[in-house]
Amino acid sequence: MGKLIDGKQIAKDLRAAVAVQTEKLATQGITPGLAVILVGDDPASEIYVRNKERAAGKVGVNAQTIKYPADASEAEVLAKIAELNADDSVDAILVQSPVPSQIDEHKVQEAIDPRKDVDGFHPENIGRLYANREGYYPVANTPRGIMTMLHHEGVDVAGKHVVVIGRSILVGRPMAALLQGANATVSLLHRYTPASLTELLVSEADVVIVATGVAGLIKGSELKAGAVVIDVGINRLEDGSLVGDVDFASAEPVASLITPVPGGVGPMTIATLLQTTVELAAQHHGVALEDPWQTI
Ligand SMILES: Nc1nc(=O)c2c([nH]1)NC[C@@H]1CN(c3ccc(C(=O)N[C@@H](CCC(=O)O)C(=O)O)cc3)C=[N+]21
Ligand SMILES: [Mg+2]
Repeated sequence: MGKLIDGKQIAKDLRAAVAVQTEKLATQGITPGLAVILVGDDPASEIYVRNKERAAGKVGVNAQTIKYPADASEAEVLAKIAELNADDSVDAILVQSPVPSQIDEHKVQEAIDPRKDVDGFHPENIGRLYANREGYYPVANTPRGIMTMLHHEGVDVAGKHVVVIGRSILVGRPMAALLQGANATVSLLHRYTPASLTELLVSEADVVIVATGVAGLIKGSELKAGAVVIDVGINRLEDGSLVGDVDFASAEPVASLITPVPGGVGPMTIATLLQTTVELAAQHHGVALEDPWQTI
């Protein structure tokens, strides 16, 4: 029987650890500042933004959300980023993805000062991650949160075969890089991977991380007995309920550890975003924090 990985609880512990750090920074007159840019009125994005704002306030992070209508121009958004780059009270900048089609997302990502790049999407930070550089730099928060979860559950990926399904810049690619840095053997699969190869690799996986946006893509019968299953999917069904990319009912009895949706990866993403914000603030002010990679 699979044991649930309680992402909600781990995220709560991580936020408590982040709050201890912000208290220390506060004694030096530093309040970490996070600016979130949201373009358009996608209801799901608004929920994430609201969750972030609520969580930020509770751990002593000063979060502001800058909202633009769906028809905002690229120039407007780039001008705001330039202003935030120059604003000393802002330590971390996040542009909610996706942006409307008239805005070049790559241009936006490259406009953010790499030292304020809380998503780790700037090519400079992606390059550091791929080169497995030492030292502190921001890394995408969903994969980083998953590494924290695995660590928390005592799962050491060194020497393990980890299958990552989905190759997005938000999750799959940085996930693979982090796992490789932790000495895992990584298979990075995607929509063009032949089904027979997917079947073979998934059946040989010690850890399976699914981030495709396809509800119920992976079923229990495809997994190796005792596999660790991490579900990054957030799919809203017609009845309004949320499900992941893993068919939980069939996977849970086969897995040794499995994340639920909701209450798994999602809350970890938000807690890790706050962790990264506080680290960027400390770096910005030249203050050393204890062990920025393993807060818990
Ligand atoms: N630049 C950028 N960075 C991101 O990290 C980013 C983004 N854009 N765009 C959208 C995706 C999605 N994402 C989520 C974060 C938290 C939950 C979350 O809190 N989920 C909860 C509750 C979900 C609910 O009930 O609506 C859960 O899974 O338990 C979900 C999704 C961050 N993303
Ligand atoms: Mg500050």
